[in-house]
Amino acid sequence: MNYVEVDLKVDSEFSEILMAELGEAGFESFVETDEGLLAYIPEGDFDENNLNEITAKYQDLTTIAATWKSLERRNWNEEWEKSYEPIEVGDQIRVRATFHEPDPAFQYDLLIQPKMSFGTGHHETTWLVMNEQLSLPHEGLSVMDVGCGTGILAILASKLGAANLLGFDIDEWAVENTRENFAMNNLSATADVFQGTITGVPAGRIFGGILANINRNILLSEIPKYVAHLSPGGWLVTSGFYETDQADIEQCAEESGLKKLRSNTRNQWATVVFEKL
Ligand SMILES: C[S@@+](CC[C@H](N)C(=O)[O-])C[C@H]1O[C@@H](n2cnc3c(N)ncnc32)[C@H](O)[C@@H]1O
Repeated sequence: MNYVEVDLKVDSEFSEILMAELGEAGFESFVETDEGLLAYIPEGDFDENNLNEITAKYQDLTTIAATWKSLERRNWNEEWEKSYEPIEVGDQIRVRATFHEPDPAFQYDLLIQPKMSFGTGHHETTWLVMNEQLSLPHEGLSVMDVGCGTGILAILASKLGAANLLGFDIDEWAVENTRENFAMNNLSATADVFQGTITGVPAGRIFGGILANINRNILLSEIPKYVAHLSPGGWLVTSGFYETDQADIEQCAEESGLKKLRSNTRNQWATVVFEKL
């Protein structure tokens, strides 16, 4: 899949709100620059009018200049290597790239080759899910990672004691990147990755935990399918939606046989943890 890189020259105080808006519009990854923001979207999803509508909303407050170009895959690593910084989740998890030194103060050291996949820990939703994983049981469990991106959540699951991992993503680059990241982290769990959706998971394959950082609409249509693969007492962590959509997600989950355990938010993004009754 080819991506479009949009270069937004904008005052840094608007970067966060723009990332949230662009995330809703299908942009998958962001890099903050000295002059604003680089935002990445699959070429087929890029809509110039939609981008103009988003930037026009801020014209009374600030100046936003947007230019864009189709991105060749080979440019991507160089961009990341210029700007990627390690991410810390509390005082236990640190996500870094190979070009960063490890920090022994952190119990969980996750290595990510960032590339063109969502899930470096920089996004609120990835951070929120990892933070929940710290207080969920993983020991000996089979864990499914829906929309694995870089595979970061599954990698943490393995480090927390999961015995088996199944990750999948619709994006072929994400699948390739997850495989690479699984290999780099010397996982103790057995791990499989495939390109596709929940419908590709064999019927009857049951998991003790499911990680689903996707988006509102996909969750609303797929939560009942996840529940069919969850053992009684098993947990489901959902994220990828805004606080304003949380009630819809909770209603869908409850109608599918799940009980809410807890929720959290960060910069208007939400996560909700459920348990199968
Ligand atoms: C918000 S990102 C999350 C990535 C990673 N799990 C994380 O937490 O950082 C969502 C990912 O889901 C993938 N995706 C979108 N719809 C999907 C679907 N129906 N089934 C599987 N993957 C999907 C996207 O390609 C993207 O990599």
